[in-house]
Amino acid sequence: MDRERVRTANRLVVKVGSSSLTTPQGMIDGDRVDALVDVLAAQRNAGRQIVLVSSGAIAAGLGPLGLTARPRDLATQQAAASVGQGVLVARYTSSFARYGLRVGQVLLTADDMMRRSHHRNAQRALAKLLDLGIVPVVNENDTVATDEIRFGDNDRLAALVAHLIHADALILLSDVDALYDGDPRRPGARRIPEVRGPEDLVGVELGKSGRVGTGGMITKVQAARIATGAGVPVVLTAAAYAAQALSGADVGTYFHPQGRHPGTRLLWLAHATTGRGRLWLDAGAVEAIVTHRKSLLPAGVTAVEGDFSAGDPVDLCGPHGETVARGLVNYDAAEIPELLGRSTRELAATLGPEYERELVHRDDIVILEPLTGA
Ligand SMILES: Nc1ncnc2c1ncn2[C@@H]1O[C@H](COP(=O)(O)OP(=O)(O)O)[C@@H](O)[C@H]1O
Ligand SMILES: N[C@@H](CCC(=O)OP(=O)(O)O)C(=O)O
Repeated sequence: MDRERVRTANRLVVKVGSSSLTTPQGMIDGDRVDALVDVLAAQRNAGRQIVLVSSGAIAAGLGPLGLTARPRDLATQQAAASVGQGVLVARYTSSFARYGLRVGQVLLTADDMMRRSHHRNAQRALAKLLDLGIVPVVNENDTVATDEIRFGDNDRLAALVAHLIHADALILLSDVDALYDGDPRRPGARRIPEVRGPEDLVGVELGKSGRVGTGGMITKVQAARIATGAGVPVVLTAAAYAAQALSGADVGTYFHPQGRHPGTRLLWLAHATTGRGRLWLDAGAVEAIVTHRKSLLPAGVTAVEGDFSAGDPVDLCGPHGETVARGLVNYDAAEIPELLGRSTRELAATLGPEYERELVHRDDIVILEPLTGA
């Protein structure tokens, strides 16, 4: 049975969203924290390794700052996260201490996941904490993250952490008990017990968050895609069903692992980066890179957008603007316009042999598939 992989998982990443930790007013709810810790501590004391990815810093900062709702502007969010993260981790520290367990705070930025040297560093720190029997409590470093460089949601961060530490399973805990085929507040919405691939998501409405959460279902399904694509099974359910989910019971939605293990670099490229610019491809170039997995040559590019440097990630989009892939570009944005539409041979003959290189090498291209099937 498939859930067996969750039941027997030794190393788990458990992600809990703001909505599962807060009161209806958006403040941290100590009882809900304790209830979650009751479950996780029992698992830890039974010998399983748990990394907790917890949202809630901004929510926990609302009360101390005299705010009644999640602030819209970045600076106030940063301030709330700065105050709230301390409150949150203090709460976890005392809650896990009831079971004789210690926690270690780990704050990550998107850059930590993107740059090889940084992610090795994060990997080492997390592995050491686990070896020492500590429960790492991970969050995005919201206080220093700007809009351009932040994940913004912890769902995808949790999936990348699961990949980073070679977790055996990822559990996403939310305020909704499963993925539904439409808004779960709508009468008649049906639970989706399992997802084998994007084809099972055709027609499913992935809505926004109800209250204090940020990602809604879209980022959870994206997270499941990242993790399962890296071979890690995922259960999405409510925090109230955490114990059942961890024991392999049929609760929530189970996302089957795909069994593919893409290299870390391409996984980061697809999911931990955002394009610093865009290259517009003609139909032939789209076919060459998507169907035939070829490198992208200047001849198939019709336009360039953005201000990027060689080595940056850029989005590759088709003739109608649809993003089909992401790649690490070999030229600065300013160099590209004079190359467009020209063959590499012609470029080498007129501009010099260094212009014979591809715009994006095929080893540096990752195809981005639509989330909910064709
Ligand atoms: N198809 C769907 N199935 C389940 N929940 C959905 C769906 N579409 C939208 N939602 C909403 O997504 C919310 C969970 O997302 P979010 O609030 O971001 O959670 P969290 O804070 O746990 O990350 C649920 O409360 C639910 O109302
Ligand atoms: N890093 C943010 C969490 C972002 C967020 O709200 O995520 P989630 O509740 O998981 O949708 C915080 O700690 O407030």
